[in-house]
Amino acid sequence: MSLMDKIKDKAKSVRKNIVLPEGSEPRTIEAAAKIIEQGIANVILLGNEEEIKKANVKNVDLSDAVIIDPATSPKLQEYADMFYEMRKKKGITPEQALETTKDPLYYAVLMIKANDADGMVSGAIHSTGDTLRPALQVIKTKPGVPIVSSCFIMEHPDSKWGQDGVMVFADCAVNIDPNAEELAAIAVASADSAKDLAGIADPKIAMLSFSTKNSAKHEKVDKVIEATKLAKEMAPELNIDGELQADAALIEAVGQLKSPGSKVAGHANVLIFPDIQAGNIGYKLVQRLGGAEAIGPICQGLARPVNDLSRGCSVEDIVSVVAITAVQAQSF
Ligand SMILES: CC(C)(COP(=O)(O)OP(=O)(O)OC[C@H]1O[C@@H](n2cnc3c(N)ncnc32)[C@H](O)[C@@H]1OP(=O)(O)O)[C@@H](O)C(=O)NCCC(=O)NCCS
Ligand SMILES: CC(=O)OP(=O)(O)O
Repeated sequence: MSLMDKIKDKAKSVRKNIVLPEGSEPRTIEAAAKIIEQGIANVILLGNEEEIKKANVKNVDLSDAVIIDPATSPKLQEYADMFYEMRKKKGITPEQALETTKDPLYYAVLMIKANDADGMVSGAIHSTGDTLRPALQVIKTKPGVPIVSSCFIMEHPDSKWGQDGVMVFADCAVNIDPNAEELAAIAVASADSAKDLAGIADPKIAMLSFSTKNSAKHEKVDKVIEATKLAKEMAPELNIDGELQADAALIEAVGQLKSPGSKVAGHANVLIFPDIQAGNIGYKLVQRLGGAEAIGPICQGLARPVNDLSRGCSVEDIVSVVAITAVQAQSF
């Protein structure tokens, strides 16, 4: 059974309410119908019913989806009041709060905040920034977690990589240029995602760089060295090594040559990229040239589950991310 099939089975057993704010987007409509048909989650589609019909997706049965138009919803004022209370210190007026709440992305996170939904998935037509900003403002970070970050579960057809082809890559989508403390927090959060979502029992975390163990000297290398030290202090029980080049992280012979005795080098199953440029380019190359399935970006550290999609996502990608969101919702 593939990892995604296991995650879908878990989602079916908890049957959470997942809100999809891009309700009139054709791939989202098709995914909603599949999610309902397969019993992966209950679906709330946001949008105007006429626009959803106009999207003209043939042969989909949305009779069991809840469809809500934020602009005319009886809950609009209640959510707007909640948003105003949360954001008035930032200078917004009640009128601005009402207008913002009509935006489906804000309405969706306010539904979660009000316990009217368990999680949200968006990003098929919105950028990551537009998808995550409402969640960062309304849902916020879990207590004790310094930052929200993201990871991808990468499922490669060749089982020699990671654990039976499964690896975790981070942060490829949220934090643009994390400092050493933030990079350490991303590594620790990614180890949790590896265990809880990707089924990687023994995460081996490589802190990636263009240098292995001081082979190059640069402030960008120093950041990764410092992040490795901090991550080890934050989670001494984890197997973390750095700084490592990608070949040292993945290939046993190179790893043992460049970082002799390391338990991670040559066996890494969690790759922590030094910044979003490396991470976003890296995951897309492994996906498109390497033929891996890229599931995510999955948010780590939010107080309730909200997940993004790549705008290049397929219907099946949306189904997968909804299943992951439902499984994450189980632990809140
Ligand atoms: C995620 C992102 C949009 C947040 O930045 P932003 O929109 O400029 O948001 P701001 O800095 O104005 O912050 C908005 C709120 O989110 C909080 N926030 C921002 N980043 C955060 C993080 N990583 N963790 C926790 N909170 C965060 C801020 O503290 C702020 O809270 P407040 O308004 O209650 O004070 C930004 O980091 C970003 O654009 N990342 C790259 C996304 C991207 O293009 N990815 C590539 C494709 S996947
Ligand atoms: C994760 C990501 O890169 O998203 P997009 O392709 O939508 O920019």
